[in-house]
Amino acid sequence: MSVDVQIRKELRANDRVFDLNIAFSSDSDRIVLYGPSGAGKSLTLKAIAGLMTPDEGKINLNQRTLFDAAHDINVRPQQRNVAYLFQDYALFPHLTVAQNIAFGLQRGCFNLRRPAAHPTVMKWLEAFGLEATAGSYPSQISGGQRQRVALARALVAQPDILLLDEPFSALDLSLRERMRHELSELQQQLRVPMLIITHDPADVDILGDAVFEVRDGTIRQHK
Ligand SMILES: Nc1ncnc2c1ncn2[C@@H]1O[C@H](COP(=O)(O)OP(=O)(O)OP(=O)(O)O)[C@@H](O)[C@H]1O
Repeated sequence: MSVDVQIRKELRANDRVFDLNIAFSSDSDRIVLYGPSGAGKSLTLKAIAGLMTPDEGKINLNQRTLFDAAHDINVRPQQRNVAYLFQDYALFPHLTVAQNIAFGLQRGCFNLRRPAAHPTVMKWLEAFGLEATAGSYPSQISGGQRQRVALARALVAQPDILLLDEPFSALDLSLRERMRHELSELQQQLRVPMLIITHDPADVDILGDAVFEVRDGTIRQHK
């Protein structure tokens, strides 16, 4: 995978101004943006997903231009083929595990009467060991299972890249460690490119092949 991001955005809230000025590029499949709270990591991830529009700059993914202010290009989020995993997973509470996963499929397949029987949904239920929970609702499963459901829902659409916002912050310490290794193995098996934002050094150690440090809205250093 290749990612090339060069963006600027000025954000104002009352008399506070935040200048986002991010530039990095990498051809790694395991990229980590690392930095303290308020550094500008989420804003960067949102810009890549198309959920925030920079004032200036460009974003290229696998040589495809997703955003280019100078040429008035701004591909819609739904057409970027990127999967965005929120910190709290944002599962639909009124949909079962199987329905949540099926929601990631295109063409309204989330309306399937028996989503657990859909071959693609079945494949992901199996891959994540979620078969037994297919008919359960998010409130009826564990934190680790919720994270697996969110990952399955993200991967079912075969995205070009998985964008993960603090993927383990909602988990307790021991589960966090387990899920971190699980995600690492999953990435190696599926070879799905990932970009993770985190302030946890353990995520950097386990999941970062290319690591960029974000401070005060800008990239400070990388390895
Ligand atoms: N809509 C907005 N309007 C004004 N300022 C904003 C807006 N969104 C974010 N900011 C500011 O931009 C800065 C960076 O925010 P961002 O969410 O990217 O931080 P972060 O590095 O992801 O932090 P965290 O780890 O706490 O999520 C913060 O100072 C925040 O207050």
